[in-house]
Amino acid sequence: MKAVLALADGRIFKGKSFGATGETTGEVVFNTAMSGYQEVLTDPSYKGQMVTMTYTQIGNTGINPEDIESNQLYLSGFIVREYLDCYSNWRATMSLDAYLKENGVVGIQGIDTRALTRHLRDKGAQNGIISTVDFDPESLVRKARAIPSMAGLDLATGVTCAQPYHWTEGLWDLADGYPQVDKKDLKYKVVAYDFGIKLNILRCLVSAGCDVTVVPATFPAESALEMNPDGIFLSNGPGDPEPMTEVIENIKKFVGKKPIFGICLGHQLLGLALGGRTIKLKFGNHGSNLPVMDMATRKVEITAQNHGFSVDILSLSHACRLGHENLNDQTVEGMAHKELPIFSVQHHPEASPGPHDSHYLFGRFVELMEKHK
Ligand SMILES: NC(=O)CC[C@H](N)C(=O)O
Repeated sequence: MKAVLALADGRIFKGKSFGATGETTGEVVFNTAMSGYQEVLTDPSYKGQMVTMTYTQIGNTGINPEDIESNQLYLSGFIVREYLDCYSNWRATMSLDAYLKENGVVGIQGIDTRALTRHLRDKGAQNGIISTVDFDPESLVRKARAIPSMAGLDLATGVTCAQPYHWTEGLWDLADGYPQVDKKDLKYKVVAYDFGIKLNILRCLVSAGCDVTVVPATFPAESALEMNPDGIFLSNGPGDPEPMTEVIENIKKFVGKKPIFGICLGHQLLGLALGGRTIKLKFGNHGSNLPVMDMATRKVEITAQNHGFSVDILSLSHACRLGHENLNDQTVEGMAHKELPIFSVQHHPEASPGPHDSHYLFGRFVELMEKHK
């Protein structure tokens, strides 16, 4: 079946439908990961976005019940060069096409993703529409222009958990799959704020020895402090951090009281809570092959990333130093407080998908909590 992708600036791409049919809108971004499309599909940070995979063949490892980063697909559309229905993987239980259909996600294949990516890189990420029902370019572009810009959208408070819960599952291994970690091995009590948290972050925290209680985005700081945690964790999540004023006020109450570690949206919210500012990048960074330098050790790590916003480190010079730097575009990849046990990173040390170079950051959080116990 025919499908069309139209961008708000008028550029049209014709392709073929896969996954669910119908019409869908969102901000079109590109992801440069060569594998791990299932983790991309289930990453809550993609809410409101349509993801273009730059890797050319997608679908060949199918879908398995284990490589999920949340229980839902949050992205609003999936754009690929060549979809492969014939999958092969020892864990796979269904095809990508069936998975997208089951979850109501509209996909489009046969797109010149190189041309699309170059266009987004030159003109910037922008809103778009995929349709299998309307093929009139003018009407499609009009609809793409009518949807709100990602800047200014608080999407995280819409994807957070409803109630606090406890998490005890550790990192996957070939022999045992996902282990349940014994309570006696979990020495550090962590309250993890869920702004759309990826499950592998929780698994990394548990495997690093953390006893994790996940709480909703607006869970009062006072109640979290009553739990007497050793540290506070701030998660990734979708949308713009700036409109999340209630959450930012809440985070301020932990500063100077507890060690804090933030990832991605959590890093941006922390920057705002410390008095800094965030900006929207032209097209952001989405992929699992992005080089970053840890400014403390000057070691380079290859990282997983998924963000469209960034912290302006100059706005934070009163409190923080640059912790990590993106070596491709020199954007702020992390910050460390000059006096307090607080640090955060823009990239994803939990990978999923991606290399494990940055796993050491969970150990760094544990060391901070040990020092300030
Ligand atoms: N992965 C994330 O946490 C993304 C953070 C934020 N939504 C951004 O796009 O920059």
